[in-house]
Amino acid sequence: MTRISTSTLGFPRMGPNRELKFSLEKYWKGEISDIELLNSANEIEKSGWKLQMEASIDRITVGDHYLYDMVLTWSDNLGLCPSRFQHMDAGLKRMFAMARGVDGSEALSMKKWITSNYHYMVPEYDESTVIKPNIELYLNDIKRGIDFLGAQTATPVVLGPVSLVFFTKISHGTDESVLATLLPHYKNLLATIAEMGVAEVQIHEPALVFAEQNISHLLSIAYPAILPKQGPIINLVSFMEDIGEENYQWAISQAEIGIISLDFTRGHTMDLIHKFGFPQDKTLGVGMIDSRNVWTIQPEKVSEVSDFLKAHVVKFRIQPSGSLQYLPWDFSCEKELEGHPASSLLSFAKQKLSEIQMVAQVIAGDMLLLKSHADTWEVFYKSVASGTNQPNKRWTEQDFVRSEPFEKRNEKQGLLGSPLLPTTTIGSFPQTKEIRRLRSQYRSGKITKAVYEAGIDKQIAYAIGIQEALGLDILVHGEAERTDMVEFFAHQMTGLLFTSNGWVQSFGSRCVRPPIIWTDIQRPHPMTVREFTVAQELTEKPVKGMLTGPITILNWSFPRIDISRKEQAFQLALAIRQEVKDLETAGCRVIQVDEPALREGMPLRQHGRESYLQWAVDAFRLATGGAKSETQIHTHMCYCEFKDCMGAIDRMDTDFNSIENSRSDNATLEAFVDIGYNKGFGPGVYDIHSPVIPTVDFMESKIKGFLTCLPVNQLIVNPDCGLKTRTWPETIDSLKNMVEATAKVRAQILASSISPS
Ligand SMILES: CN1c2c(nc(N)[nH]c2=O)NC[C@@H]1CNc1ccc(C(=O)N[C@@H](CCC(=O)N[C@@H](CCC(=O)N[C@@H](CCC(=O)O)C(=O)O)C(=O)O)C(=O)O)cc1
Ligand SMILES: N[C@@H](CCS)C(=O)O
Ligand SMILES: [Zn+2]
Repeated sequence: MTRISTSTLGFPRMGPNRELKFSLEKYWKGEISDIELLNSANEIEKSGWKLQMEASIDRITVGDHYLYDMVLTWSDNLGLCPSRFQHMDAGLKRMFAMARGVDGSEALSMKKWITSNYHYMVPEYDESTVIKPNIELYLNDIKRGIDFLGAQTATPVVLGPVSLVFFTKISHGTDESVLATLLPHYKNLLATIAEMGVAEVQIHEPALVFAEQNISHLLSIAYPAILPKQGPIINLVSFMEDIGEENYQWAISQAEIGIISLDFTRGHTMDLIHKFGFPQDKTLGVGMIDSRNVWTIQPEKVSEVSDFLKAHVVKFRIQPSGSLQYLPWDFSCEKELEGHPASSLLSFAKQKLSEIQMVAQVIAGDMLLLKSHADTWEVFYKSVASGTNQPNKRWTEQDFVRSEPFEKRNEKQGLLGSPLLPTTTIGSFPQTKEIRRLRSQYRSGKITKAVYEAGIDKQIAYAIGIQEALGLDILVHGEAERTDMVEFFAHQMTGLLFTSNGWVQSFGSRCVRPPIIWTDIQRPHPMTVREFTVAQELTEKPVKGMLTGPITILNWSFPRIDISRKEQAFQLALAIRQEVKDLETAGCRVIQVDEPALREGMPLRQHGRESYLQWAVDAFRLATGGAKSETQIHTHMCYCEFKDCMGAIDRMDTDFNSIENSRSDNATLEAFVDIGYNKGFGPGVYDIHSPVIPTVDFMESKIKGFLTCLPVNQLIVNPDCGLKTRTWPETIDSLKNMVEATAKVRAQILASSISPS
């Protein structure tokens, strides 16, 4: 049997036990030095390299152990620094200042990375930006990689120039002009890497998958200008979608590109190869091991790709569909899942390495291995009765529709006793050390359920007391019982698994443990009613019931790969629907069903969007459609582009929608008004990610700005997202100003010194 070669495209950066998170947080508090932080990151990187070496991976990435984010590091490597940080010397302090803000200089903005729950920092190019590379640290990393892995294996990663420009906010010049200033530096960089003697370089160009936004002019300017005629083989890497016809044809025609890495788990990569062929002199990086889901590859997929490769491709290698950073480190730590029917099919980053080798061996001809893999899936199927996929049996058309239209509901709900411009928050309050300790003690059995609940109730009472004292109108219980808005629900439902150490980086040092959907989803008991009741009993004001919507639970979990996402979303929707009913029965008059991940699940290509938005919004409507007219249904969305899904948001038919908006002035609001959005709206009046306290004047003018677009009865006042990452003093000061700003605007309206439209 010939051996098929293998490669990886990146490994989780947080470490087996989130070592990088803790080092970063210590560094930011000034408790450790630059060197100590780097040593910690290097140790983590080394343990990832070791695992990959032990798994006999042929090409292992180096120079990609980013401390905060890939795009941030690369803009910093190239010295792409906006004017407000230019007073700082290049180095770690400046890079973190760009990520987190410093001394009144606002951080770069943060955005969802393509279709994932990872966030990148948006680089900025302004009139004062002078590209001044700063690559010493990067070259050191490569050298360390070569020393450890050898020059044949160590494969430096570079973020491609077209993607860097594509993801940069350019306020001075054009894409072409910024690219032109970057290219000589890329050329030098690649020449320097070539001198280090590595066999191959990966150039990551994720912009390739945005095939509907024409980047071909940028590609054809960039590549002839930067690629060395001799030296390491260039591997052009894309992920998360296919790269579209135009970009594919460009890639296969580039003589200097020796390897093209494509995603075989999403999009239509095989159709492209089928249509345009794959050159015999190039190697195809077959990204068939899913780097974004813990479920192991299905045997049918192995056979399909194997047959396809034999028919159409001469030279290829097996690899993950992208960096393994979207997966937790090692499944074998999950002792509580040992013996679970799903456990033999679940693979975290470490196990994906074996999966790569297994697939490579099967494709090389080891049919017994394929048979044994297929048997494992069979055993699983026998042990679960899932995948019935008979949607119409469990709901009817009426279940997707509120019993009355918005106008009628609005009359019945009134303002729920609130004044004009009701003030509220998005749900979570600071997750303090005390809360985390309480949860941890309960989890480890050190305290009883009664003691735990009493502790949570104390937090709820504190949160309600603060909100009463501040004069907020619609209150929240504060989510103290929730580790995370998705994980919490997974703990309460059957059909989802949760992990104890399955951490995945979401942004910076912040991590999540995505649940794993493994079989049909049920909600055996109320999930949020106890905490709602505790809160509501403490106040006359309405307390918002707080739920996470079906699409967000789906998109921030690892779904089953063999059951449609729609089916899984609808099952989650039914569970949330039951919770809505139980909250109503408990006296809840306002229920917020958060859907911050609705937009990120949307396909990158136009043709897939309509059907996604149809079933995704249907799932939300199934979750909320059973609410009484008197119940005010809210939703909340954040950190995404709203402009290409506004019609869908309108179709969600919520009574109020609180969106993150603090950095986009009135543009988003105006766009909603333009489509005739006539329901309640709560554009965030301040950015919760910044520790800076927003002033009364700032928020007063924000609210007045909103009132130039929306009638006063349509407007609600809130921050732009939950407050769990803030401290209590920051939270109190900010909300105090928010309430005061609202009161000032209210008074002016009543005195008619401003006339609401
Ligand atoms: C709103 N966002 C969310 C996204 N995705 C989600 N799944 N959830 C979100 O809220 N995506 C978009 C945005 C931004 N993303 C994030 C993601 C993560 C955070 C965040 O603050 N994460 C925390 C996670 C902390 C956590 O859950 N901690 C556990 C305890 C864990 C632990 O290790 N416990 C130890 C003991 C600890 C002790 O004793 O103190 C143990 O068990 O041994 C908990 O709270 O219980 C983070 O810090 O990374 C924010 C926004
Ligand atoms: N209710 C959640 C929404 C975050 S997107 C929170 O407040 O944290
Ligand atoms: Zn949010």
